[in-house]
Amino acid sequence: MPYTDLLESALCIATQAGERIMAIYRSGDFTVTHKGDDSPLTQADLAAHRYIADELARLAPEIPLLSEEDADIAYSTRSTWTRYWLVDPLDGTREFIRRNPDFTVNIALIVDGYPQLGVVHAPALGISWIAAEGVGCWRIENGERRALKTRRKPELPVFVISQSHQNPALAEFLSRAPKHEAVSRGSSLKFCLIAEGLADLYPRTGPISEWDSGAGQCVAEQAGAQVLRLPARTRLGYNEKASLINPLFAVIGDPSADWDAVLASIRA
Ligand SMILES: Nc1ncnc2c1ncn2[C@@H]1O[C@H](COP(=O)(O)O)[C@@H](OP(=O)(O)O)[C@H]1O
Ligand SMILES: [Mg+2]
Repeated sequence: MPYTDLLESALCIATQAGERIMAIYRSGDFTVTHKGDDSPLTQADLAAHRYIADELARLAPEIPLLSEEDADIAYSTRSTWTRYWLVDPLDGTREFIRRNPDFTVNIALIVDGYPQLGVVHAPALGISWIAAEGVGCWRIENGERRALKTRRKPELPVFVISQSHQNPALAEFLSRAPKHEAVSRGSSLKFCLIAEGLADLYPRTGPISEWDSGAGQCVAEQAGAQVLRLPARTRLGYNEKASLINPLFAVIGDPSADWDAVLASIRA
């Protein structure tokens, strides 16, 4: 199936998963438990996971799935995958619980270790960002599609940072960084802000998992950004090791600009 059709199907699945999340969000009828890594879990995460897993299996039964809520798959098994769905059914669970709208549904297709298709859907904002290699990238709101393009680095760049996970390394980086404006957003929306040309750098100093970045990386890259692991400055890749935690990385909207000093000063 060409990515054009697969992308529309993935968008439809993410949107429908978002409806299920919003029904629980509006009702306020959910309980919060904590997983082994102490991250919160609600009925909304699980309802979205079950819906997405069923629908992706119907859409493309030959493509395996790695979801945050079904991630216990041995590396010896997944290292044989040449392509797979990488899903975070509800990214920004902390925001969801606090009734902050910065949470997203994330569906990525990883091929040979890199994202080739990505859908980020923010159900409480009513906005989706979609991208696929060879197809294009768009922001969708109220049925209106706008092509995404990162911007040239401005005089006063905007740095977009985490809302719920700010660590001393980030504070240290920001205090030493050249003049900038800092904006904080939850979940994978940080990648989308860069893709829209509303922000210029996303420094990720705290750990996040591969499902937190796959779809957002595709959206940002297709819009012209680079997602670079640090300090190596090579493209962030997937399914390369037993751990599913990403290395330190940064997203830059304008790769033609000089980011040398800034990237060198981002530490874990
Ligand atoms: N120490 C850690 N290890 C792995 N993932 C972490 C983490 N700290 C935060 N995250 C994940 O990062 C995501 C939030 O990112 P941000 O801080 O940019 O909003 C959350 O995803 P979920 O909400 O899907 O659990 C959270 O679980
Ligand atoms: Mg997540």
